[in-house]
Amino acid sequence: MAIQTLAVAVITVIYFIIRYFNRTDIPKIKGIPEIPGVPIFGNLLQLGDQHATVTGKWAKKFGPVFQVRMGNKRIVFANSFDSVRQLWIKDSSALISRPTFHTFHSVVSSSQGFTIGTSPWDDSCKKRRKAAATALNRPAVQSYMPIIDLESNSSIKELYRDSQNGKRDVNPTAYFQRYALNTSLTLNYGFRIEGNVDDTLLHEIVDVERGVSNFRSTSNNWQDYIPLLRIFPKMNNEAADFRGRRDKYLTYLLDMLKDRIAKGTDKPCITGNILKDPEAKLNDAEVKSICLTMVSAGLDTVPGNLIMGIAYLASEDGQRIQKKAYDAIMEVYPDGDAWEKCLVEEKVPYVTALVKEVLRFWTVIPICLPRESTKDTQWNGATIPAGTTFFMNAWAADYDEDHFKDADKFIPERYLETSEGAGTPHYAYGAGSRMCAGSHLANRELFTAFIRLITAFNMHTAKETADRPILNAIECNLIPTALTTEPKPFKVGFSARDPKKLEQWIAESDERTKDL
Ligand code: HEM
Repeated sequence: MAIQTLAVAVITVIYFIIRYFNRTDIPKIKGIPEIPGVPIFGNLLQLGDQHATVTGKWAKKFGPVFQVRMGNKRIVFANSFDSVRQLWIKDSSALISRPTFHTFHSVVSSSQGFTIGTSPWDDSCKKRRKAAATALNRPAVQSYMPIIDLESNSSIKELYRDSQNGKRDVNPTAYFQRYALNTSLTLNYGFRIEGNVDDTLLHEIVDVERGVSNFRSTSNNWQDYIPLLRIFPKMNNEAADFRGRRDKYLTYLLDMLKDRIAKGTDKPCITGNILKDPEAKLNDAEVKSICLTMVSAGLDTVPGNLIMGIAYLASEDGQRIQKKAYDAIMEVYPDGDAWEKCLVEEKVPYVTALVKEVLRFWTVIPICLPRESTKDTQWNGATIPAGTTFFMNAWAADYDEDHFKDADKFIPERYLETSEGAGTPHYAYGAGSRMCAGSHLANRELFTAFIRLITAFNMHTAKETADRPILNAIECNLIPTALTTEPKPFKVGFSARDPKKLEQWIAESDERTKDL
């Protein structure tokens, strides 16, 4: 009897423990399909390290919108082009906030605060987003084109030198990391890394921002969903280590700007403008948040798109696209002034379409930055309560066959036709109220770089088979659980189309940008 009583007591305690740890922040939502899972973990084990492809498959069985449980968090996943349009764009005021997560918000961000893209919606976030959006709007971006002239020229000049005119295959990654980072650093601090692609500060910022971004990933940090796991200190220690390294260069950059302002030697820049504006309504923490956003936002995304675009152009099928793009550029600029004109206008529709297709095909944030609803919202007659977390499977939506014909093929021409090109072209920049605030800048960086690369080089596959890239958007990723795709290393051949002309364009850019 005593044993029986003890057994019943133990079972009862286990039952209540499981029930306790099995609770979710939001109760099951009626009317939205729920993916069957297991106690405590919910669907984490099934999702594994392949969230985009696994949820993409579930969508075929359960419909485009369903709920999953990741530990104690209930999440509504949208996986098709139309469902994202309905929830993120038509109902954009409801999905205006961002959820907070233990690792990123409590550990990594305790010193410099949150970026704009990780901030819940409140007055401070509204002010910071407005300041960033103003500094990154179309006319503002046009005034930054001299910086893009300088940085694209520097990277292509070094690629030309290092590739020994096609004799040596080169990994293009660091050249375009410096392109994106220097553009953001100059805009934000009036400072650029002068060193070459092996520069120590460049590598430190790239490594740390990459590490920090993985703590933001929705698939990398189980302790965000299962509080019990937080008792293991390993993840917290790693996160704190990255925080310390990041504090060092952020403090160095901001102090250098303050020092230059004090001496009157600063160059015009976003943070300088805020610091010098007596009317600016941003406090120190908010200035730091803007700096953090500017340093990190374009650093993985712009290079990821550029180098995978280069990888495709250099492939067998890419030769056809390179030729088409080159002919289209020559038709508009027969006198060879595309190199300069791409700074002031965007008049080669085929290259604009190429940029959009690169953004769609590689959707480098496959599971878009998460959202939290601030009001009840509707899907198919069901009410999803305020406070629910939403994940957009941007990769699945951008590969939705109901919206994109031959979605798994790389076809820039799709954006020359109005049916697929009309409205939102893709969800690489997210959508709705918290869509990417840097998309004009990113588009100009991508367009300029592609015009210059295509006029400068014939890009071809690497001589060694082992150096050739994987082109599939999911399989090319070195770390499947990363927030932003980190392409596996590869090399490409760069042969100058006309070395004399290229050297002339480089010299002209050098001259135009010598005082920057
Ligand atoms: C190809 C390059 C880029 C891609 C693919 C990209 C993608 C994204 C995505 C997917 C989001 C989340 C949007 C959403 O929740 O709907 C985002 C947010 C954001 N991006 Fe970008 N981004 C890029 C470049 C940049 C650059 C260069 C900047 C600025 C220097 C920037 C600034 C921001 C900011 C401030 C946010 C946060 C918006 C908010 O939460 O209100 N991005 N980006």
